[in-house]
Amino acid sequence: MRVFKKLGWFFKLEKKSYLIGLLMLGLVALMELVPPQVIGRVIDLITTDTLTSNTLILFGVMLIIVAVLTYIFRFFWRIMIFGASNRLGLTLREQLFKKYSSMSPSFFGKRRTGDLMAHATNDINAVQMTAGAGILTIADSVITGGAVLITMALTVSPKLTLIAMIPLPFMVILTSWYGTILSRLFRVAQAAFSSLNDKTQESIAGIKVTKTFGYENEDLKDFADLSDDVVNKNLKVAKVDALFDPTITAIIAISYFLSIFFGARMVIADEITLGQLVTFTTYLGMMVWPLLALGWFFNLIERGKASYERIEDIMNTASDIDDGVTTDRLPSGNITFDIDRFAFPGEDEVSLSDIHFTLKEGETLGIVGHTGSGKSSLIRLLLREFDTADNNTVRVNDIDIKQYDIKKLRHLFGYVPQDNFLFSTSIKNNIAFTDPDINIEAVYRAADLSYIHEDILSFPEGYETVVGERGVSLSGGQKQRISIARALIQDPEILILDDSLSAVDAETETAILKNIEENRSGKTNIITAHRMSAVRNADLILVMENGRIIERGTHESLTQDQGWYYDTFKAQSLRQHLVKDLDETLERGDRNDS
Ligand SMILES: Nc1ncnc2c1ncn2[C@@H]1O[C@H](COP(=O)(O)OP(=O)(O)OP(=O)(O)O)[C@@H](O)[C@H]1O
Repeated sequence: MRVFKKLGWFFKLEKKSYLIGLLMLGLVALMELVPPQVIGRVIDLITTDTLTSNTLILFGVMLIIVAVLTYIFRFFWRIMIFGASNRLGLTLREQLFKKYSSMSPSFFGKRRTGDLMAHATNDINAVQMTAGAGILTIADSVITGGAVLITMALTVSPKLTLIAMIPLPFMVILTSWYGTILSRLFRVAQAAFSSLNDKTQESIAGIKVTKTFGYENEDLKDFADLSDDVVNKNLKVAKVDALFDPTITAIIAISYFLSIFFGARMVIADEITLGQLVTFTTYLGMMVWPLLALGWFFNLIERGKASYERIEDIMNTASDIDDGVTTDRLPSGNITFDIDRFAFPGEDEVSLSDIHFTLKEGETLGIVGHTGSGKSSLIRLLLREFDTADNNTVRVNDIDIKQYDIKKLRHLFGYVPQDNFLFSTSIKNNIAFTDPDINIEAVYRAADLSYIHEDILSFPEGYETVVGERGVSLSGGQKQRISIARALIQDPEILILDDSLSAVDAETETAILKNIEENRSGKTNIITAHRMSAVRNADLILVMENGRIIERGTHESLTQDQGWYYDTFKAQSLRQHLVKDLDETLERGDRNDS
């Protein structure tokens, strides 16, 4: 019953629908009381030889009216109660999706995608069933069951009613016991389903890698194992589930036996008529559904409780990012980092230390360094994917970024992440993601600036070409450049390219960077890269190692310092020249041959 208390907010919201639905259910229960009375009366009239055709027609008309009214009332309770439970499903889905959208990336790092999907499907369905079929079953047990019992007692015999009801308490005890076991088993089964969901999602997303390594059979086996696990756990649920019906049927059979045994004796003793005994046993037959419904009710609320608790667990998870707005000022492109130390949540190891620098609006920052040196971590702090602890601040426009409205802050950035992601829609929609109504010329321009316009025009459907999930039909460099176009189209105050030019050749990189330089005057840019050429023109270059800044300056000053930056730049330039020379030599050779 606790799940009903938890869903109290929804029942209040849908009070009218539930009240009308319950009223209709009550009327159906009343209508159903009429036929057994008619049957009993007809039998008594036959046994006393007093049945006339007029009375028979009257009873017939009465039964037809009852049938029509039952039809109407049934239709309306379904609309009211199941309609409301569907709205609960809708509301919960919306709340859950809103919650997912508000969570920080670290939440999605910790939770499995399949699990999150299972909450939005299976768990919500189970809760929806509780608010629909759950209400129906308890109302039917109480209203129909109660009405039948009272009628049996009032119109036939209170004594016989009591005798027939002797086995009922056993049924209640047994079904609620099954319900408790079921709740535990159902929770385990739902968790297994989440794992299977997760595996399916991961296997489909990683199918290319699996195939490349020839690991299909192993993947299939993993899947089959998880699938077996889900089946086994659901079988355990089904076994307990299967106990409900036989228990209830056995209890009803005992009730029938008691009623006929004692009822027949009462007919012989002239305490009740034969017609009344038939009415009584017909009513007893009508008790089967309310009792089954009671068993089903325990089953449903246990499932609903398990699922609602899983949903609540998500809803009660606080975001790592506290959106406590304390300033009305709009952020701009001035950035200051003052970080003594930063460790990722739950990690002991410090990932960034002594990061202190200022970048003025309109300047370009270049960040270079070995893989794992902390370049992306620094950017993730600026984007507020993670927050710094006290005394460590990232400031924009001289105000701690924690004080800005997080949406306004994030609108400041045009961010191209390292693992760029394209939606399964047209290239045009991918580029115009932040403003779907933007005119097509702006889309062309952004594509032109990121050197992808010509490539797009060469596709059969041009800008309307639909890219598959994660842009499977495009090359890595094409995906990167579409992602850059998506960031550039916003003309953001701060453009962030996190290793976003790694898949394009050196000449295209130079061309894109030149376009950015020429078209973004007065705006801030942050570029992280492994190729020093990508940051060569930056106003400030930071060289990182093990989460620290080990060198800083401009290309000229760092070249003079002759440290890591200088050595790497020299080595990369030399390699580039050698490759170019080799290409030219091969080309000349080809020409001479022909
Ligand atoms: N969410 C996280 N939780 C814990 N540690 C993390 C997390 N994200 C990154 N790290 C760690 O922080 C360190 C710096 O990683 P980061 O991604 O910033 O490096 P990077 O310089 O951008 O590397 P690359 O050039 O390969 O992209 C790494 O040791 C990484 O394992």
